Amino acid sequence: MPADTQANSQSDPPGGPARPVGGDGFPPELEHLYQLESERSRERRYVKTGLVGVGLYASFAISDMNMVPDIYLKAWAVRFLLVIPLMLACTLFLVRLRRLVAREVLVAVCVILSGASLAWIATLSRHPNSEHYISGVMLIILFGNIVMNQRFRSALITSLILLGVYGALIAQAETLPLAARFNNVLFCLSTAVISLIACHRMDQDQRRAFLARMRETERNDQLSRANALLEKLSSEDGLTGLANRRAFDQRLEAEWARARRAGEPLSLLMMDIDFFKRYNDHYGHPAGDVCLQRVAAVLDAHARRPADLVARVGGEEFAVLLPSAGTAAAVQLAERMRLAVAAAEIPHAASGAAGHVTASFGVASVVPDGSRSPSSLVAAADAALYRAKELGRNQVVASREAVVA
Ligand SMILES: Nc1nc2c(ncn2[C@@H]2O[C@H](COP(=O)(O)OP(=O)(O)OP(=O)(O)O)[C@@H](O)[C@H]2O)c(=O)[nH]1
Repeated sequence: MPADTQANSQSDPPGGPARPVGGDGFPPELEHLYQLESERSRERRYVKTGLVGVGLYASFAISDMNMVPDIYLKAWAVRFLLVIPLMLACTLFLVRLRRLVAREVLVAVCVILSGASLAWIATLSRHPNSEHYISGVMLIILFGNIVMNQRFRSALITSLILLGVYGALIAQAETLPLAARFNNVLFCLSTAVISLIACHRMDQDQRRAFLARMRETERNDQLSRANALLEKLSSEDGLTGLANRRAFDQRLEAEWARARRAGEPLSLLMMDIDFFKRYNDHYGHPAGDVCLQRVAAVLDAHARRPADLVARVGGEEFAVLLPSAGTAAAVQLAERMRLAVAAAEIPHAASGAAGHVTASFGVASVVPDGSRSPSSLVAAADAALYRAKELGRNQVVASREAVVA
């Protein structure tokens, strides 16, 4: 596949590769999206320009007195009692129609009706001016194709019908020389061709703009997904799925500030697997990884409050941050976690503490104030953990510096 084709296909919107130029439209799925998206603006345009069209159509009543003076009252009746009420009713009905095709048909009917009404008025009159009267059909073709900007297919059909009406009438305009009639037909044909080209171009431009919006949305979605993934990767420990050191430090800062504002306690458990070096040496590093994952899952299962945070902050060292928890509650939770790690009965033949994996916990609690920093809480919990190791491991030690009961 050539490089540029490859690049395009990567950014193709749903529904497959799009063809903004040429052809009738996009592949079905994309075409459906396009129609849905453009439906609202199309509906507004039809209503607004429809009303403008009614206004213009009505204004030509002034000219009826000069162009068809013999039947101008009949002409007014056609305009004001038949065509305009019908066009207004269609415009009002248009917004109620949910089916796109039905709307297109209704708009096309209005355009054809207004053109045919001019032809009708012209045939009622015997006045020589009436042969020029039907030039209004050209204006109606222009209006339908460019101002109302019907869908290309509808524009093509309405133009062909109005061209037929114009051609039939001009053929009967016997007082006009043949050359003039031919010239008029050519005028009308050119009006249709030029306005159809414009209509097609507008359609292509709208489709291109739609594609650009789709690609932009797709790119933004990809970017948001990539950012979310990056955020997750940068705050998550790859082995255990717990928060990593970076996320822990950030949360500690935030919880410290929050607890300080609220005058609430903040507790921290530091936990370290006992004789883990020996575990690795005995069972191998991969088994050590599995052991870390199992211990992490045990800790995670016990920190149940939404604000609690379990993080892996070192190789086999974990931290559990407990907002709004005092020493007693923190020690209790640490004890439950210690028992749960032991109860998991992960074999550890080389342990000096038991036949299975055990862990030591250091607990520190504080009501933060201006005289301390978050790192002092970590240091206190670390010191307590160190004492737990010194005292024989597989136990919980609360910091001597604990200030909250
Ligand atoms: N499998 C595995 N081992 C790790 C990982 N990170 C650190 N370790 C190992 O964890 C061990 C930590 O050993 P030490 O700090 O000596 O502590 P210990 O053997 O647990 O002894 P105590 O903590 O005093 O009970 C080292 O052997 C590290 O290689 C890891 O991601 N996977």
